[in-house]
Amino acid sequence: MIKVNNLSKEFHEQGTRNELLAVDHVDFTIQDGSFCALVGESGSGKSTLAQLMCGLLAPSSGEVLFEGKNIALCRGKQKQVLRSKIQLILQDGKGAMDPRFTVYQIIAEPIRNFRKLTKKKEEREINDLLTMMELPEEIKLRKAHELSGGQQKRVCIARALAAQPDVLIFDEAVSGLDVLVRKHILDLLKRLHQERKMTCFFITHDLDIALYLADRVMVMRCGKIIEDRTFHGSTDCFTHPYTKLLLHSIAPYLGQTIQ
Ligand SMILES: Nc1ncnc2c1ncn2[C@@H]1O[C@H](COP(=O)(O)OP(=O)(O)OP(=O)(O)O)[C@@H](O)[C@H]1O
Repeated sequence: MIKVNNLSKEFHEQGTRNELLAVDHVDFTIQDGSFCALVGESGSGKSTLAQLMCGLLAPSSGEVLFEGKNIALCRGKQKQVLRSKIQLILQDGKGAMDPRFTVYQIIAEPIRNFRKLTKKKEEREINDLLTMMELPEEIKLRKAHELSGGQQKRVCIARALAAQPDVLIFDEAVSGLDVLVRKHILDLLKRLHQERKMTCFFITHDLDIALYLADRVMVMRCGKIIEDRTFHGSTDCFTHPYTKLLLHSIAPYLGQTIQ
C-alpha cells in the first residue's frame, strides 16, 4: 500500500526569488493491486508527484509511506529494496536506456542488481519477459537506437518487470506512439495488471486513456488533486467542473453525452 500524506513539493523559480508549489498538500492512498490513473494538464505537478512517490525527489513537507515506511527516510539497503519494488517507466524510452547496452544487458541489469540468478535462469527469465512483451527473441542483441518507439517502450516495461516490482508507475509512458501501437501497449498493460496483480499508477494527459485503463481516476490541477473517483464505466461519477470540461472535449470519442 502507498500512502501519501499531506505531501508538498516546492521549487525555486530560476532567476527569481519566487517559490513554486508543484505539489500542494496532496493526500491519497493506493491499495495493493489497484490500477489508478492520474490525469492533468502540462505543468500540473504529475511528474513531480511520481518522483516523490519513487523517492527520487525529497518532499518539502508531508510524506510518502510504502508498506508503512517513509520513502524519503530510507537509506542504504532499504533504499535499494524500495527502488526495486517501485519502478518508474518514463515517456522517453530511448533516453532511459544506456545506449552502449544491448536489449539483453538492459533487461539483465535489474536482475543482476536486485536478484541473484544463475546465468541460465537469467537467460530464461529474459526470454520469458520478451515473450510477455511480444518482442522477438532476436531483438536481444540490438541497442536502444535500433528499436522502434513501441519496441523501446516494451523493453523499458520488461526491464522494470525484471526487478519484480510491486508497483509500476508510468509517466506518460505511451506518449508519442501511433494509435495502433499505443492501443497494443495499453492492452498489454491491462493484461499484465490482471495476470500479475501489480499495483499500477498511470500518469497521462489523456482522460480517455485513463478511463480505458483504470478503476480509479484522479485529476490533478495546479499541484492539487481536485477529483478522485472510483471508475466503473460511467462518467457520471465525475463532478468537478474541470473534469467535466475534459470529458466534454473527449465526448465525441467516447460516444457519450456528458451531463
Ligand atoms: N526541478 C525543478 N525546478 C523548478 N521547477 C520545476 C522542477 N521540476 C518541475 N518544476 C515545475 O513544477 C511544475 C510541475 O511540473 P511537473 O513536471 O511535475 O508537471 P507535469 O504535470 O508532469 O507536466 P507535463 O505533463 O508537462 O510533464 C511546473 O511548473 C514545472 O515547471
